[in-house]
Amino acid sequence: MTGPQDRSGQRPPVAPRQGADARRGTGHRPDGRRQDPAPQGTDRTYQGERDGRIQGGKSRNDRYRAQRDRAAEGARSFREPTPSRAVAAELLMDVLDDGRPLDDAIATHAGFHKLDPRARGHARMLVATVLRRKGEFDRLLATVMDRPAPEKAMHVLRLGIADLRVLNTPDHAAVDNAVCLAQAGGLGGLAGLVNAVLRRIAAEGDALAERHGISPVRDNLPRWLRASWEASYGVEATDAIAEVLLREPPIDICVAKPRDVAAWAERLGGRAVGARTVRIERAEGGVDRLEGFAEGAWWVQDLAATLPAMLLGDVRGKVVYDLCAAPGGKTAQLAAAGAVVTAVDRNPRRMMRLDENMARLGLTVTSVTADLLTWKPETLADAVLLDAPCSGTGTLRRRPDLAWSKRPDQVAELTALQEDLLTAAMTMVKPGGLVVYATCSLEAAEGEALVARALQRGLNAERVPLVADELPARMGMAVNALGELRTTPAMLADAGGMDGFFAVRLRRRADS
Ligand SMILES: C[S@@+](CC[C@H](N)C(=O)[O-])C[C@H]1O[C@@H](n2cnc3c(N)ncnc32)[C@H](O)[C@@H]1O
Repeated sequence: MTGPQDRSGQRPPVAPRQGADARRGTGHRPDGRRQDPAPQGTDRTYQGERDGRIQGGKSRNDRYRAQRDRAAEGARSFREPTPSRAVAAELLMDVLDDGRPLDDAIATHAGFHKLDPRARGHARMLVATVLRRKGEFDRLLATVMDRPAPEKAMHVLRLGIADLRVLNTPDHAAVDNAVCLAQAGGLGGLAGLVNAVLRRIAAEGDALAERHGISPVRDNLPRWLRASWEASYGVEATDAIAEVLLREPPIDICVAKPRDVAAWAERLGGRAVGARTVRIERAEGGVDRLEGFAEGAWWVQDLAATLPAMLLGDVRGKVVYDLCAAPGGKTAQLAAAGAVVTAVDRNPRRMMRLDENMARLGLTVTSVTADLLTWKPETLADAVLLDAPCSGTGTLRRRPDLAWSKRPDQVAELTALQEDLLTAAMTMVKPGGLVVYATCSLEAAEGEALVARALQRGLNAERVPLVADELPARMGMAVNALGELRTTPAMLADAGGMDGFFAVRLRRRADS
């Protein structure tokens, strides 16, 4: 696994800056209380309120205010924002402005890794909350601002709303932290605006949301994603999925020996779900500190992600090619079940992680770093699992950044690759052998529709329908009319939900 690296060469961070520059600003005092009765400050764009909205534009009193605040500046000292909030603001810029995946942004953010474990958890929670509720927060902001602030200031405001409305931070602390964050990030000129907007939302947020029909379930999905899900699952089911996506998901631990699942549930303070999963609410300080991690007794894998490999049935002693294998969740499952596994993936960095994971788990597999569009195995496998690259929209509750980074045209691009990979996979299994095709996507285009089209176009295979009995208890509803597996985050919602997955079992025609 790659370690944290410095991000030199990137744009200046919002991180706490030392000195007067960082302390310039508004009427906030070190104790967090305002000195001025009304929101004011050095802000050159903040102009007070009109028609109930907080105005931008130049104030007639601008010069006076600037002089007054400059004079007062030297006498004031301001608190730095909490380190977790400073890091959270930078991560939001990485994800929303630079389009970086959240996990990558976190992995390479030196400041994040310098935080103590609790602060790391807090920073991640703040960012995830904003990403989960950005649509709703932005609508709320639009009710009190006459126009959006620069994006960096919008991130500060979104973090403030996350504090106020989701994370139960006391109002004064939430507003004060946001103001400090604005000042430390070189947005001192907008600190008054931040203060005014958040104070208004603290006081009237519920009423504003009600008056403007702002709904967490309806407002937090990009339009194209909602349209796609409504077409596949209907409005009601889409709402149920959207509801689950608002919550922090549990952590699912897949135990190496299914017979030990109850014992591990007790040791880890979780509960057993599915066939071999222990579900825990959180892992303070990271999963690698939990009992059993170092000795390789389990790995982290969402409940739904354990299902596709089950479609291959008993794999003991069988030669199985795990295609698109890294970082190895399904490889581990197959190897632990006694298969002779060759794991193939084109990404060397992810393959390093696969090798590390197998070493930790004490599992032996052959790992091959290669592009599956050109790789030719020397012998044909008894069975193949293809966990194709996809939009990942089924994993939004764990990766809320995907909602804002994926576009519908990317899904279309991926389906061409997925079909090519499926065609290639079918040539790697013996005639009569099984191929399971899976994606962690909720898009029918990457699942049901893709398989239907591939079969129609003459893919050398037929479906082998799955029956409910093959799945763990309470999962029968995940089998569709064609005997394919379709899970959504709303399934088992009362027990914490699961990722959205599609999987189909195909048999290569025996006469081919
Ligand atoms: C959904 S992830 C796999 C997750 C993995 N099966 C697991 O359970 O941990 C998809 C993988 O496909 C790999 N991939 C994408 N295109 C590929 C190609 N043409 N050849 C080989 N691997 C590819 C990516 O590197 C990525 O690791």
